[in-house]
Amino acid sequence: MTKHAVSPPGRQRRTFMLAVPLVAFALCSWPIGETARAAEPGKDTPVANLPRILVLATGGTIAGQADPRATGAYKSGQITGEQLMQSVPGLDKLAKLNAEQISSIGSQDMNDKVWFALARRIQDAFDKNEADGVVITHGTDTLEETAFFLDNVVRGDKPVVIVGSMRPATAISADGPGNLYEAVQVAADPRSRGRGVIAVLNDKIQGARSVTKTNTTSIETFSSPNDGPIGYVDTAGGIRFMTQAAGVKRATYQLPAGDQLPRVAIVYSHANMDAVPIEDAISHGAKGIVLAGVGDGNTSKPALDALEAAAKQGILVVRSTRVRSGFVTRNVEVDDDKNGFVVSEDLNPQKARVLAQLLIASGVTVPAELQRAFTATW
Ligand SMILES: NC(=O)CC[C@H](N)C(=O)O
Repeated sequence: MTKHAVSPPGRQRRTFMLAVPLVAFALCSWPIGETARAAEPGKDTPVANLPRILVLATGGTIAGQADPRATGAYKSGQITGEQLMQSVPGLDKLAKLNAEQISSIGSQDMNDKVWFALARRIQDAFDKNEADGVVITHGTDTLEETAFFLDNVVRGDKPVVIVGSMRPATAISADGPGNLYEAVQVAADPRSRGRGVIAVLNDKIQGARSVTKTNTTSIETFSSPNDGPIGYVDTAGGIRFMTQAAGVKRATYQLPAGDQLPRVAIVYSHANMDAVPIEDAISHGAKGIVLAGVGDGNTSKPALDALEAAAKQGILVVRSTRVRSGFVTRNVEVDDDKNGFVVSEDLNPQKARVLAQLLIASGVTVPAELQRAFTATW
C-alpha cells in the first residue's frame, strides 16, 4: 500500500465537497450531447412552453390524393396544410402550429413567384418573432432547389425544415404523416438552429446544398452523395445530429426586385453533342448557362467553343456535371481561366442554376468572386 492510498481526513472532506456539486451538475446536464432527447418537446411539455412552428404548405404528393379507380395515378396538392396537420396524431404535442397555404402545386410547377412568396413570409415571420421555426411542405421533384434557394436568401438561424413524401396521403403506408411529424420535431428543436435550410424525409436530416432526389418513386430517395445526412430522426432515438451541413448560407443574397430571377439555362451534355442547345439558350435570352457536363464537367469541342463564345459575350458559364457525385474541378481538361468559365464544385446543375441566377441578379461579374460563391465550406 502506498502512502497516498489513504487520504488524510481533511482532504477526504474537500474531495467530498467538490464531488457533490460535480455529481449534481452531471445529473442535471446528462445527457447533454448532440443526441440528448431531453431538449425535445414531448407529451408532458405544457402547451404554453411549446415552440411556435409556422407550417407553409405548397402542395406536392404529401398533399396528394389517389383516384380510387385508377392504379397508381394520383394528383398532388389536393389537401391543405391544415388538413395535413390534422391527419398526424400527436403533432400538437410537439409545437404550437399555425398553417398557411402558399400554393397548391406539384413541385414540377415550382416557380419564382412561389419562391419569393415563401422567402418573404419566412423572413417576415422571423423578423416579427411570430415563429421559432418553419416547416415547408413541398413536392419532392424540386424540393432540393427550393431548399437551396431559401438557404441563400432567408436570413437568420431559426430552423427552416422542408418536407415532402413519396406516397400520396391516401396510400397504404403513406410516408407523409411520419415525415411531417419528424419535420415538426426537428423544426421545434433548438439544436436545429444555424444549420441552414434542412430537409427531413424518411428519418434522415440533410443539408440544402447536398440533398438530392435519387430515385423516381421509392420512399428511400433523398441522399447527400458527397457527404451523407447531417443527422437522423426516428421514434426510437429522437433527433441525432452527427455533423454540420456543408456550405450553410442563410443568407448571402437579396431577393431581386420584380419577383423574377434572371434566365439561366441548363444544357445537358452527351455523346455526339453539338452547339445547338447552347445557341438556342443564347437566342432565348439566357444570361447564364449551366453545363450538365459529362464526367468532370466536360463536353464536346463544338459545345465548348460555343460556351467560350457565350462567356466572351458576358454570359455566365458554369460547368457542372450530370454525374451524381463528386466535384467539378477548375482547369483539368478545360482551361477555365482562359475561357472565363466557373466550375460548380459539388453543386448539381439544378442548384448551380439557382446560384448563377442569384449571382447575376446581384450584379457579380468578377471571375474570382463568382468562383468563390460556388466553393463550399465544410
Ligand atoms: N413525390 C412527390 O412529391 C412527387 C409529386 C410531384 N411531382 C411533386 O413534386 O410535387
